Amino acid sequence: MTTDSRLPNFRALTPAQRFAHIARAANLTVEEAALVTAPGALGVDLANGMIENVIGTFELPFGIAGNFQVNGRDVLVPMAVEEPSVVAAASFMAKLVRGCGGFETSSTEPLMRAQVQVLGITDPYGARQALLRHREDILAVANSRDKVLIELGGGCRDIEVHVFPDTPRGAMIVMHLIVDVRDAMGANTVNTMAESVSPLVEKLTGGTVRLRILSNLADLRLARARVRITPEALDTSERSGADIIEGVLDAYTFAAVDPYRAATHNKGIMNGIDPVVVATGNDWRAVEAGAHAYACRSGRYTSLTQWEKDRSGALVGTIEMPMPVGLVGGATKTHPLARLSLKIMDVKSAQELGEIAVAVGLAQNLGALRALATEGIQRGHMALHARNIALVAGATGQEVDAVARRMAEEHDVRTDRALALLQELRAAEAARGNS
Ligand SMILES: CC(C)(COP(=O)([O-])OP(=O)([O-])OC[C@H]1O[C@@H](n2cnc3c(N)ncnc32)[C@H](O)[C@@H]1OP(=O)([O-])[O-])[C@@H](O)C(=O)NCCC(=O)NCCSC(=O)C[C@@](C)(O)CC(=O)[O-]
Ligand SMILES: NC(=O)C1=CN([C@@H]2O[C@H](COP(=O)(O)OP(=O)(O)OC[C@H]3O[C@@H](n4cnc5c(N)ncnc54)[C@H](OP(=O)(O)O)[C@@H]3O)[C@@H](O)[C@H]2O)C=CC1
Repeated sequence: MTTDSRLPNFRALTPAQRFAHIARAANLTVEEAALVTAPGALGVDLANGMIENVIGTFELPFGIAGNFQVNGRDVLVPMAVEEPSVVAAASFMAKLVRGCGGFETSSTEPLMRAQVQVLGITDPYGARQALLRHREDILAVANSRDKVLIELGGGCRDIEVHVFPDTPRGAMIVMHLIVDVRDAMGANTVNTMAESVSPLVEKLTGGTVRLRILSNLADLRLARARVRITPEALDTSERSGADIIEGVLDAYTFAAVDPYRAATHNKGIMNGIDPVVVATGNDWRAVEAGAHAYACRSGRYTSLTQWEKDRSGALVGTIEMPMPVGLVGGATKTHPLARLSLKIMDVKSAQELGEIAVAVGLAQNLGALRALATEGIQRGHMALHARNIALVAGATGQEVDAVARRMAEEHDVRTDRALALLQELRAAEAARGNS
């Protein structure tokens, strides 16, 4: 059968009609079809209002990381993620950090940048000054649209004008609107403002405005977290905490100097941050884009965290990165589980949410570095991944843990081994049933 990927008038169908079409085209069985139509918390009607061409909803595991104490407050951290050992590692490190005073966090005001690109000018520096001279007029136009945001204390605060005198398309200037978006992620808000000021920008510069869109390098909207962990808190029966600290420092230095390692190191940080961003209905592509662009701001891609040793020999970890997350806007209010996540966390502002997210990123980074610098990642990670492999092999119920435990003990986590163990287990079960 050849698939026809043209879907004429697909948008006008109901999700059920669309799915019936796809089920026929992809030759889905009744059991497979039931997977897409199974009821979930989001529900197909809500989903249909969120994106286009909806046929159903897609689920992820939804877990809670424990032990987090942020600025003296206990926080339950919801995480939506498919990768094993992420929630366990975050909870483990939060447990160690908790014993040493918890996470200290802070953040800047929720300032986002929107960019307005101007071309067709011969005097870019003159055009820049014309814009700066009319700063108040530009702010007034930008702030004339979103009454709700202004009433909440937000709005366009300032402008910057960046000059690119010599590009392949001639001289270019880019005006930034600096907007306080309060508790929104703010993309739609700042995009509306950027579009509304464009006619004035063209009039003031004599140029032609092209792009009007936010920048995901949200370098004015930073969240920070800090931890201090004593060697004693890190002691294990095999290694001293002081030795583990040296290992963490070596691991961090690797990421600080080598971009190949920094990419993986930062992926480990995002292992903690993305699940919180997803669980709260926020735009994880925006957070990812901002994180990696910020990691490259010196011109060389490097670690988003820093690990040091203080005078007393304690390990000090810090993180600072863009955190464009909201409590309103986007899917945050639409998705019932996003609302539930915010209730579980009991956060009162987007800034607080961002601070918790980076605290989880810092914990996750420590979890990975601690494992990598000592026993390696596979023991802890694969022991938990083994449950996934057992599921792939067809294990159900109590079989999952039984098969996973055996594979972890044997340090042999593979699907063919899981299949063999499952057969063994079922044969033993059958023999017991017969006797
Ligand atoms: C996996 C652990 C935590 C095991 O570590 P362990 O020493 O076997 O843990 P434990 O059984 O002694 O338990 C200690 C605590 O960990 C938590 N914990 C422990 N197990 C569970 C569980 N099943 N479910 C829930 N929580 C769990 C829990 O808080 C527990 O305290 P308790 O509740 O018992 O008082 C450890 O080996 C670890 O932290 N490993 C690192 C795992 C990791 O980083 N995973 C991310 C995926 S790998 C990756 O993608 C990123 C990477 C590594 O490439 C990044 C990089 O390179 O930098
Ligand atoms: N490059 C990118 O990252 C892009 C991302 N996006 C998407 O944009 C969406 C986020 O945009 P965003 O502007 O946050 O969403 P919304 O426009 O949905 O929500 C923001 C609006 O909510 C209202 N509001 C109500 N209460 C508050 C409050 N306490 N604080 C702030 N605003 C409040 C404001 O005014 P009012 O009531 O008048 O609306 C505000 O303008 C995401 O879905 C993202 O995926 C879109 C384009 C590009």
